[in-house]
Amino acid sequence: MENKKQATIRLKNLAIGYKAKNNTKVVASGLCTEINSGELTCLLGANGVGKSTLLRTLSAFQPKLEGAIYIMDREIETYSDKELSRTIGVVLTEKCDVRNMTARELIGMGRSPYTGFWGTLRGEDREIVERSIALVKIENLADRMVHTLSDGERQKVMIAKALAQQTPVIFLDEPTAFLDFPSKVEIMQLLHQLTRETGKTIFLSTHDLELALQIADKIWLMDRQHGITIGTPEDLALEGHLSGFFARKGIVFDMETGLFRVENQYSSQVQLVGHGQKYAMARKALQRNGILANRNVVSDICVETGNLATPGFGICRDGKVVIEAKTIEELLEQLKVLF
Ligand SMILES: Nc1ncnc2c1ncn2[C@@H]1O[C@H](COP(=O)(O)OP(=O)(O)OP(=O)(O)O)[C@@H](O)[C@H]1O
Repeated sequence: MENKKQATIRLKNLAIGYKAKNNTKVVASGLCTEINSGELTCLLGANGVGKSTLLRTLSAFQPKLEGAIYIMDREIETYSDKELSRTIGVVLTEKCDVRNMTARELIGMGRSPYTGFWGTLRGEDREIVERSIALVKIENLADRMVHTLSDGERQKVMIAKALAQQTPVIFLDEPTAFLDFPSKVEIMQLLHQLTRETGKTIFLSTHDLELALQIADKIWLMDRQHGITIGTPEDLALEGHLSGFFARKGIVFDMETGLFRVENQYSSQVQLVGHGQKYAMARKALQRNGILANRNVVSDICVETGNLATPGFGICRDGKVVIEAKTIEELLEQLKVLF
């Protein structure tokens, strides 16, 4: 397993944006940082902050405004198109309008930087295509026509195509957009695992904050005020960058879990007694309904959750169960009457 960490991409005082005839729109400037191999790096930021612009600039799809981008210690401008296509694989989210082509054929197009004008695949190319299919575990999709695939399935095919391109660097623009939650998790875990198994540098933009915080090795937080802040999810949490970055009314950063949660407004409170999952779920339901509930609350009545081995929930007064509820739904109904 290859997993040596190296700075594959270095940015030196990079400015990105758009040059028009009379005015230049600077999207971000003064970017000085690195992206490592063997790591999954996720770029997070609000709509319009410049994630796609950054990815397009790093992919050499659009010119930088200022500064320098070094890919494997060489300035990006010194690469020929062919060299670039052997160095950077780019996966975009736009649905490709590919018809009459199987997934395997599309993945085979990832070999185009290595094949001749006609794109004829040699034995070795075919082997690489099969290996890429195996890495992404889509053997069952390989013979399907691309236009019949679901969004998640097509996303995996596009990742396999980028793998077949055999580039040390892969950029993905919002690879988890339009996917259902399990597919988002699957794609992120797949990319994370690929960084470990192949030592590639994988850099992606996403709006899936929670997932990125749980799976990414490095997070880039991009905002207009502070530019780009970089670190492991945990360092960013400890340094207060995450809570500051996503601070909105109604959202709080929970330091214990390192994740965000919806802030509840409480109108009443009740002491909660019990253990494990039943305690946790009862607390969640009560707090969602505006009732602050935990062991330390002092209240006339208390809710006894027991544990998974005990049936139902009890509402107690003076240490005696006065009302029983079979489910959390029933418990909420009963408490509504009491409060
Ligand atoms: N061709 C263009 N010419 C001028 N400005 C542009 C151009 N393309 C994008 N912009 C602007 O650059 C800024 C950054 O856009 P970009 O698409 O990079 O944001 P983003 O972070 O990827 O947003 P989203 O999360 O919505 O995809 C925005 O203000 C956008 O309007």
